Amino acid sequence: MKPLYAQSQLRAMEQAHAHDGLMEKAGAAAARLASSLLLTVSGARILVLAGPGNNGGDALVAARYLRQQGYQVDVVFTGTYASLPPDARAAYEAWLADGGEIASGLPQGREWQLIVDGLFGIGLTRELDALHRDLVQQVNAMGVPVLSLDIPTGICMHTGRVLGAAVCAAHTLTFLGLKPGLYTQDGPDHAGQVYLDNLGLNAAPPAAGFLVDVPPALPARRRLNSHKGSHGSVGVIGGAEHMVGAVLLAGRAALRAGAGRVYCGLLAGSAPALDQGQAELMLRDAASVPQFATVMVAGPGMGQSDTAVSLLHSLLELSQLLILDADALNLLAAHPELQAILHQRKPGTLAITPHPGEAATLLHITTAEVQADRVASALRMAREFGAIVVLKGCGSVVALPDGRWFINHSGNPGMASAGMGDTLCGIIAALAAQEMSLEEAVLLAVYLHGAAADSLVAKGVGPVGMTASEVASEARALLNQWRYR
Ligand SMILES: NC(=O)C1=CN([C@@H]2O[C@H](COP(=O)(O)OP(=O)(O)OC[C@H]3O[C@@H](n4cnc5c(N)ncnc54)[C@H](OP(=O)(O)O)[C@@H]3O)[C@@H](O)[C@H]2O)[C@@H](O)CC1
Ligand SMILES: [K+]
Repeated sequence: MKPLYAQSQLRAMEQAHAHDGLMEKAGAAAARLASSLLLTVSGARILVLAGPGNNGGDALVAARYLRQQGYQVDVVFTGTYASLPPDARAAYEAWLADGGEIASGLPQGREWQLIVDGLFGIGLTRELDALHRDLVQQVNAMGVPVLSLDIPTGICMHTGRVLGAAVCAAHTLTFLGLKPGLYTQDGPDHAGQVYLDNLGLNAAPPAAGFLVDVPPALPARRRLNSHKGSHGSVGVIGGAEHMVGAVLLAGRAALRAGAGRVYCGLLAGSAPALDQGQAELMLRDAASVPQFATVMVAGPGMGQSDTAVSLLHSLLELSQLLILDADALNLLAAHPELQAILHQRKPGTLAITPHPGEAATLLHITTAEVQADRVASALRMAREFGAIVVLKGCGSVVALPDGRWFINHSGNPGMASAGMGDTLCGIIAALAAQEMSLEEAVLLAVYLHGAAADSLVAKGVGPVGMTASEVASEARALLNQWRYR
C-alpha cells in the first residue's frame, strides 16, 4: 500500500525543504520523463503550459531543460510575472535568460508532439476561470499526448472532482507524494499513467490514507489437516420475488472465495429449493440461516417488505460478522430503530458496501454531494453507523470508524454491471469466514474483486460484457495464485 497525502502535509514537506531546490528537481524530473516519452520523435516540438503559481514554475524549469536538450519548446504563461511566487519567478527569469520566449495565448499554426501541463497543481482552490477553461478545452481537443505535472489541471487533489474543466493527460508526474484525487472519482480518467518522484525526500510524514495497489493481507495457508468446518460458514439473506439471483450470485462468489459452507436464505415465495447451477449452495428458510453461519450477508435483492425489516432487525442483534448491501442499506436508512442497534454491536463486526446512490440515501444527501468528496462521505458513514464502509465506484473508498481510509486501485469500468456488488459481498464474507478480521477481509476483497476484473480484461473478457460470475471465478484463480504459488 502506498501513502496518500493531504494538501497540508505536502505543503509542510515543501516548507521543510524550502532551500533544497525542489522546483528545480521537479522540473528536471519532468524534462527527463518528457524526453523519454518522446524518444522516437527527433526534433520534436513541445508545448509547455505554465500557470500563475509554482506548478507553472515546475513547467518553466522543465521547458528550460527540454530546450537545452534540443527540443523546440513553446511556452504559454497564463499568470502575471509580478504575482509569481519566488521560486516560480526565478524559473521564469531563468527561462528568459536561457533565450526562451513566452506567449500569453496558444501560438497558431503549430503542431506539437507533447504538451506539458503546468497550469495548476495542488494550489487549485476553486473552479477554473473562463480563460483556463478555454485553454484546457483547446488542449483536450488537440489529441496530443499530455504530460501533467503533479496533477492534471482542473482535478481537485483531495477529491478527484473536475473543477469546471480538466486536462485529460496521458501521463501524470506527481511530486513528493501521491494525492487521493489521482485515484478516485474523475481523477483516474484524467491522470493517465501516474509516476511519482519524491524529489529526493526519503523521510515522508505519516500518511492521511493509503492506496491499495498490491494484495493486502491474505488468509492463512490451509492446514493439510482441515475440513469444511475449518473454512467457515457464510449465510446470505435476500432474494425477494424476482431478485433471487442476487443471493445466488453472492453465495456462489462466497464458495469461490473459499468459504467452507454457504447457506442462502431466499425471501421469495416462489424461490427454488436448489440452485441448479451451483448445487453446493444450501438453500434454507431465511430466518434459519443465521444459526448455521459464522458470517452473514444481508441485502442482495432483499426488498423492503415487513419480513425483510424484521429479519434485518434480528440479524443486527446477533453477534456474527455482518455485511450489509443493497436493500439492507435502504432499510437501514428508512428505519432509525435499526440504526439505533448498530452502535450496540461489537466494533469491527459490521461492514456496509453502498454505491454512491445508497450512500446518499444513508446520509440523507444527494448522490452528487456524496461524490463531491468520496473519502469524507465514506468516513462520515463509518462514524455514523459504526461500520467498515466500502463506498463503491471509480476508486472505491474503504473507511473505518477510527478515521483510517483507503482508496482501491484495482478495477475497471467493465465492473459497472449487474451483480458485481453481490459478488463483492460474497467475497468479503468468505474471506472473513476464513479467519480474517472483517477489516482485512474488506480490504482484500475490494482489491481482489477489482484485480480479477483487470485480469479478465487482460484476457479479452471485458471490459465490455464481463459478468459478475466471471469475476468471481477469476477472483478464485488470483487468490490461489497469490496464496499458493
Ligand atoms: N512550493 C514548493 O516548494 C514546491 C511546489 N511544487 C509545485 O507547486 C505546486 C503548487 O504550487 P502553488 O501552491 O503555487 O499552487 P498552483 O497549483 O501552482 O496554483 C496556485 C495559483 O493558482 C491560483 N489559483 C488557484 N485556483 C485558481 C483558479 N481556479 N483560477 C485561477 N487561479 C487560480 C492561485 O491564486 P489565488 O488562489 O491566490 O488567487 C495561485 O496563484 C505543486 O502542485 C507542484 O507542482 C513542486 O515544485 C515542489 C516544490
Ligand atoms: K498540472
